[in-house]
Amino acid sequence: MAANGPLGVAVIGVGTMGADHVRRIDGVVGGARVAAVADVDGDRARAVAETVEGCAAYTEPAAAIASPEVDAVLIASPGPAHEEALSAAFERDLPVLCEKPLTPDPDSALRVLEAEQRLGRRRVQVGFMRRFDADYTRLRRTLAEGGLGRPLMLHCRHRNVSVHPYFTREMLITDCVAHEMDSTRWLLGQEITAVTVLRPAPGSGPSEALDDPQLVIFETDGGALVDVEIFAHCGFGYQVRTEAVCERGTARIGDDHGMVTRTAGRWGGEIAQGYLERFGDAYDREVRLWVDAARRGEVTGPSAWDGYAVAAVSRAGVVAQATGRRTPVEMIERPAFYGPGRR
Ligand SMILES: NC(=O)C1=CN([C@@H]2O[C@H](COP(=O)(O)OP(=O)(O)OC[C@H]3O[C@@H](n4cnc5c(N)ncnc54)[C@H](O)[C@@H]3O)[C@@H](O)[C@H]2O)C=CC1
Ligand SMILES: O=C1[C@@H](O)[C@H](O)[C@@H](O)[C@H](O)[C@H]1O
Repeated sequence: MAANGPLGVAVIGVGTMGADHVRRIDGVVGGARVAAVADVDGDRARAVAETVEGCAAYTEPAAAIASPEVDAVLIASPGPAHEEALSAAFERDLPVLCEKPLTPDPDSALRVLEAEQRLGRRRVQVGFMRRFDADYTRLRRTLAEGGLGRPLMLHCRHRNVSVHPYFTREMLITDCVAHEMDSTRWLLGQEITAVTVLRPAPGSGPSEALDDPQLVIFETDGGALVDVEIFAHCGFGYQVRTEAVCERGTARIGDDHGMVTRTAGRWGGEIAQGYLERFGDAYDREVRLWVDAARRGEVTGPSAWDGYAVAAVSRAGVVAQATGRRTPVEMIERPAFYGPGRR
């Protein structure tokens, strides 16, 4: 990066999230420019690159990351491709914003942790954007202030209009419920110790192949219980809601917003149709803070350790989903490299 010049970012994977991050870096977040994009779909890479002045298109992530124009890497390819892109970024010691999941399983996540530690400083922020959302931040502050007493339970609802056709049943856990795993750890400051998955008879249509919806239950080391309804093809709207039940009261975020109309004996509001709409401000804040930190030579926000912890809980979740049994979470001790604390 030239002194005081913009941070040159390579965006790897320019589908739904990657293309939205390209737009964000190009037009919303100051201090950075999209220097390169890479996508295995060359037409898609070229089409997105053409929207940005001076942006090169690649089909090989490693080639984009090797470009001398690139100072930082934003990974938005599917989860199984993250480890390879992270390795290429580590070879050049570049700061990375890696979309969740860090990797879909704890073995590969552990390899990433070890590689980052060999570099001697944090290089990875994981895209758990709810930590940058105004409602989630307020809920966390409310719980921490203690006026409601100790949190006993979280009731979470996570509904998508639909998900990509390539989604598998496991991805309901590793790609969707991954967010509740992170927000549980972050809101409560507790680790998840066991996962149980219950399933009603599935809905029809695309829900049938996914065994959708599902009810995922976490137990934590602080004695809390968390239930998550994941409904990937609910069809009517994008709803992400969390209610904390505490000793002396409750706090709930994620009720539908928007204008409420009353007419002809009925009233009605609006339901967001997707995460780009519901979490747009959170993504903006997440990417802006990542760029600001990278320009200072730092990486902050959710760490590779948080990504590893979620991958470990995801493995228990996938086993619980397949067996119908309560499954304990197995994870390593938090390395001193990732600092004190548990979230
Ligand atoms: N933080 C959030 O709220 C969200 C995060 N995500 C995460 O973002 C990532 C991407 O998800 P979507 O954009 O929904 O997927 P998508 O399927 O819309 O886009 C993925 C893109 O990556 C490309 N690709 C596939 N393999 C690749 C490889 N090895 N190298 C480079 N490009 C490759 C595909 O051709 C496609 O263009 C995933 O990790 C997903 O979990 C997705 C949606 C929301
Ligand atoms: O990360 C995301 C998607 O990959 C996932 O499919 C959705 O369920 C989540 O709400 C969204 O935030």
